[in-house]
Amino acid sequence: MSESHVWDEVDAYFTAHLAPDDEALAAALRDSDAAGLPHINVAGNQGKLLQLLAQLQGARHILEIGTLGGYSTIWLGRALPPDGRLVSLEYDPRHAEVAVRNIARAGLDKLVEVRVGPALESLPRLADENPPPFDLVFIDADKVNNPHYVEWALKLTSTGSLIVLDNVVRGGRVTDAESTADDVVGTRAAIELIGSHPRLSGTAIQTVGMKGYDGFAVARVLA
Ligand SMILES: C[S@@+](CC[C@H](N)C(=O)[O-])C[C@H]1O[C@@H](n2cnc3c(N)ncnc32)[C@H](O)[C@@H]1O
Repeated sequence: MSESHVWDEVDAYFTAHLAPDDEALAAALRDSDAAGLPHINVAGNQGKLLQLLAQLQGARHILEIGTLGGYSTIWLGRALPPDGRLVSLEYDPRHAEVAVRNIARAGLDKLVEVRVGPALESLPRLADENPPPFDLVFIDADKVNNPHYVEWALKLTSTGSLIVLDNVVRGGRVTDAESTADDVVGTRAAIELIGSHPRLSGTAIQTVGMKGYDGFAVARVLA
């Protein structure tokens, strides 16, 4: 049995008052669990933060890399105006199938499109379609490709767009410059790219909560 921490209770309190799951969000988690998907979705209060960020952006176009069962997709999709669009990229067809059902139940199927395949193949195809710039990009997939996802996000956004990169702490291993672990190497490369890129201004924040010790980075596209 996993140990219970005071921050689990604090997160439960915050989530109950500020970001409770409604029927569609609860059902999305229930069906994801029933289908055997891993429990690696954002927490409810993190989903709400994504939604608020999208609303602050006045986002009409959102790109998500890493759909899983569509839990974060629903939070983000709900920030969109009726003519908005969210494209979510997912490698695993089983995950995408569950997500598509969850998104439809949430009434977002007209706004949200889930594209199946490795994101590094889906992204050039998406770029070929010349979509309007995405106002927010949420990166939450295979960590090894984080720097490539940031580069793609830069190609698919414009001045003022926001890039959010999840899970940047890697249990504290992100500080290990000698690490050869894919997730650490990918995350360090992305953080250092954000820090050194002339078109990006970003920061990263450590978090603790029901998902344990973690963190996220945000970056604004400058020009
Ligand atoms: C952390 S989960 C996403 C969680 C989701 N954003 C949420 O909070 O509800 C990561 C997802 O990325 C997907 N993924 C892994 N590698 C990928 C790749 N190369 N391209 C696209 N998706 C990938 C996984 O199959 C998994 O569903």
